[in-house]
Amino acid sequence: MLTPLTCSAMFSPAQCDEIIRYAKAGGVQEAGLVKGRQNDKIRTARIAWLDEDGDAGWVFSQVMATVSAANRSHFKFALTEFAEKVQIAVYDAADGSHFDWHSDIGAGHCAEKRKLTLVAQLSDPLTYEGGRLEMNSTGRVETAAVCWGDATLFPSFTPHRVTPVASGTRCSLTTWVHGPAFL
Ligand SMILES: O=C(O)CCC(=O)C(=O)O
Ligand SMILES: [Fe+2]
Repeated sequence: MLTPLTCSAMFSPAQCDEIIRYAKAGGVQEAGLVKGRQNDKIRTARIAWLDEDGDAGWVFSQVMATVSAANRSHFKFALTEFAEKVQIAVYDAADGSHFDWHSDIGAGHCAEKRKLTLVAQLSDPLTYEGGRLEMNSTGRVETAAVCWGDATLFPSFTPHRVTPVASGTRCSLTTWVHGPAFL
């Protein structure tokens, strides 16, 4: 199916906090767009990439388990690899952080092979306002689950955005699964 799928409680609140700690310890940088272009009108957030070979290995195992179950039951895509690291994004109200409408498939070496996007909500929804992940897969805008630790998966071509964070800080985990291009 091509519609988004919610996976409730992919991570526990304690696991979410641990993932944010890894990202902060590894350092966060200004986020670029597909192919490293930067445009503040489209995206303002800071990002870090998790190193799966270190302490964060368990995050990757959990991502793989969630993706394989979701793909078996719902998407049924031909998927062959995780060609990119797991991304942690930090959206701060202080910088008006947001990410405007976009698709995750682009011209880059990895971006052109993206098929499935997974976004997990790493922040307690009581600690920030705004920062909603919205998707438009059917001509109608749908808001992704905001519960702490919930994940939303969708085909990477689906237009989506993150609305501006109005107060507080929202952290998310995003990863992509790759395979032969959609025909
Ligand atoms: O942070 C999010 O909710 C989505 C991030 C996103 O769309 C991306 O990195 O391509
Ligand atoms: Fe995206």
